[in-house]
Amino acid sequence: MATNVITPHQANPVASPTTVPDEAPTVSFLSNSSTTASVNIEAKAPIEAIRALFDHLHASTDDVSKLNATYAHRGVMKTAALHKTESDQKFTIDLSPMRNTRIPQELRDSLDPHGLGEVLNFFDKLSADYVPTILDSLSLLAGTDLSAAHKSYNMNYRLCDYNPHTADPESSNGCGAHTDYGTFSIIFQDGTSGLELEETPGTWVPVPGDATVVLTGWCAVILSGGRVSAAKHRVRRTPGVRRISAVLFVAPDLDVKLQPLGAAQPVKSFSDSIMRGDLDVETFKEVMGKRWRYREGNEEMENGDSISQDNEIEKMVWG
Ligand SMILES: O=C(O)CCC(=O)C(=O)O
Ligand SMILES: [Fe+2]
Repeated sequence: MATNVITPHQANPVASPTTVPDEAPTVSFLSNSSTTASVNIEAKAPIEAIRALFDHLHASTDDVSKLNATYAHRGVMKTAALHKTESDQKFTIDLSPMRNTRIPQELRDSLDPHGLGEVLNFFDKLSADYVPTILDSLSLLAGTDLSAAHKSYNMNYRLCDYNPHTADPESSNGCGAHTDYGTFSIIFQDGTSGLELEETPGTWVPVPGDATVVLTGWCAVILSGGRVSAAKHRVRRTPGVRRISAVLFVAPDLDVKLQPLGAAQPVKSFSDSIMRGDLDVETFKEVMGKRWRYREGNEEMENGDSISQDNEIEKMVWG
C-alpha cells in the first residue's frame, strides 16, 4: 500500500515519492501551517467486525433498543437518517470507554459474537498504544506539554456506516462539514473514498479511501495557543456505495480550562473569554455536541439557534 501524505495544506494528497515496502503502514500526519509531524499507525481497524455489528443491529431493533437503554441520555446507535432526509445520511454508534463497562453482561454476550467484543478490544489497544505518542508529537508542535491536560483518557469510540439505505439514498451528504471539538481524532476507513479535507475555504481535497489519518481539533488549537491548526472535514456519499469508518476521538479532561497553555505568547488572537480561561472542556463539549446532534438529526434546535456549528465556535474562540 502506498504511503499517503495528508495535510490540509496540500493541493493533492499524493503517494509519497519515497519508496516504501509493500507492508509499510499507512502514515498519518498531524499538521499546522508550517510543520507536519508524522505518526505511523500500524493498527488496522476490524472493518469486518464493524460491518457485522451494523448488519446485526440493522436487523435487530430489539438489540438496538437494549443498547440504547445503556445510555438513555443520548442513546448509543444513532438512526435519524432512517427518517430524516436533511440530516447526515449515515448511522453512528458512539461507544464511550467509560460506559462500556456498564453494558450488561447479557447484552455483551449477545453482541460480542456480532463484533462488539472485537471492536472494543481494538479501540482499547489502539488508545493504549498511540494516545501518549500522538500527544508527545502534538506537544512538540504546540511548544508546550499537553499530557497533563489528558490524564483521564476522555475518549469516544465511534463507528460510522454510510449505508445506501437511508431516507435519502441519492443524497451526497454523508457527514456535514465540521471541525472535531477535541484534541485529535484517528480516522480508519474501509478503503472507500468520501472523506474530504478543506484546504482553503470552499476547496475540498479528497483523502484516499485506504489512508488512516490523524486530524487535530479545536481543543488542540486553543491549548497550543494557535500553533496547531485544525482541519475542517466532511464525508461525501456516492449513492449506492456503502462506506464504513471507525474514529477514535481524544479530548482533554473535562475539567481542563480551554486556554493557551504554557508561558509562550499565543500566535493567534483568541477571545477575551478564552484568554481568561472561562470555558472548560465539559461546557465546550456541550455546545459542540448540541450542534453536532442537530446536523446528525438527533436533536432539534431552538428557533434562532445557528445551525452552523463552526461559526458559533469560531465566535467563541476568536471573539
Ligand atoms: O467517517 C469519517 O471518515 C469521518 C467521520 C467524522 O469526521 C466524524 O465523525 O467526526
Ligand atoms: Fe470529524
